[in-house]
Amino acid sequence: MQATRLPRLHVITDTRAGASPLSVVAASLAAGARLIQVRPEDHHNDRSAFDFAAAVAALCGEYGATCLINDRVHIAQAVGAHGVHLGAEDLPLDAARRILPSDAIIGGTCREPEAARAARRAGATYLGVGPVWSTTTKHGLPGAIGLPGLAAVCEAVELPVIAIGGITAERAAECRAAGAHGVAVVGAISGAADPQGATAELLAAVGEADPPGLVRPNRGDVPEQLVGER
Ligand SMILES: Cc1ncc(COP(=O)(O)OP(=O)(O)O)c(N)n1
Ligand SMILES: Cc1nc(C(=O)O)sc1CCOP(=O)(O)O
Ligand SMILES: [Mg+2]
Repeated sequence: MQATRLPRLHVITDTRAGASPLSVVAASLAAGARLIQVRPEDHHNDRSAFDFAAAVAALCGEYGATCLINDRVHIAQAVGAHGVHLGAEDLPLDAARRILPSDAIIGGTCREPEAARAARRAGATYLGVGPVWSTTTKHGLPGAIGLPGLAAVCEAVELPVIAIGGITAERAAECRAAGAHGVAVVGAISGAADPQGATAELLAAVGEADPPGLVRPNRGDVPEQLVGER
C-alpha cells in the first residue's frame, strides 16, 4: 500500500494569555513545519475556537501542511481539518472514527503500553505519549514517564509515537533515539524569542531535514486512505 508519512514535528498552538498563536504558526510553517495541532484552551468558547481553527487551517492550506484539531471534533469537521487529537477526557477514539471521514487522522493520548494497545484497537492513527518530561504548559498531568516510559510504548505498538511534554531540540533527538516517530511541542516554539529559528532547530533534531531514503522505515507510515487530500 502506498503510504504518506506523518510529519515528525507537531507544532501545538499556544492560546494562553500573552502568546501570539497565529504569528507563531506562520513562523513555524515558514520554517518548514508540516503539521499544526490547534489547541484552544478550554476557556475558549466554540465560536472563538472555530475562528482560530479556521485561520490556522487556511494558513496550513497555503503550505500544504496537515491541520489537526485538539479535542473538538465538530470544529475539525467544520473547518475541514485533516483530523483530531483526543485524550482520556475527550470523545472516545472509536466514536470519532465512526463520525469522521475514513481518511481522517486521529491521534490518541497514551501514557503506557496497555492504553497504547487499546488506542490502536480503537482506530488511532498515531499516539501522543507523555509527559516525557515535566512541563509548565499544562497543569494536572501525571508524573513524567521519562525516556524508558516512552520506549515502552514505542515497543508495544507499531503505530507512530509522538512524544510530548518538556520537549526541546536536544530532547527531541533523545525521543527519536528511544523509538518515537516524532515530537509535539508547545513552549519550545511559542516561548522562543525566534519561533522560526526554534522550529528549524526542532525539525533538524527530529531528522525532518533528512533527504528521502534516510528516514526510518515503516514507523510513521500512514496508510494513504488515512491521510488523504483536503
Ligand atoms: C500529540 C499530543 N499528545 C498528547 C496530547 C494531550 O492530549 P490530551 O490528553 O487530550 O490533553 P489536552 O491537550 O486536550 O489538554 C496532545 N494534545 N497532543
Ligand atoms: C498539552 C500537553 N499534553 C501533555 C501530555 O503529556 O498529555 S504535555 C502537554 C504540554 C506540552 O507542552 P510543552 O511542549 O510546552 O511542554
Ligand atoms: Mg484532550
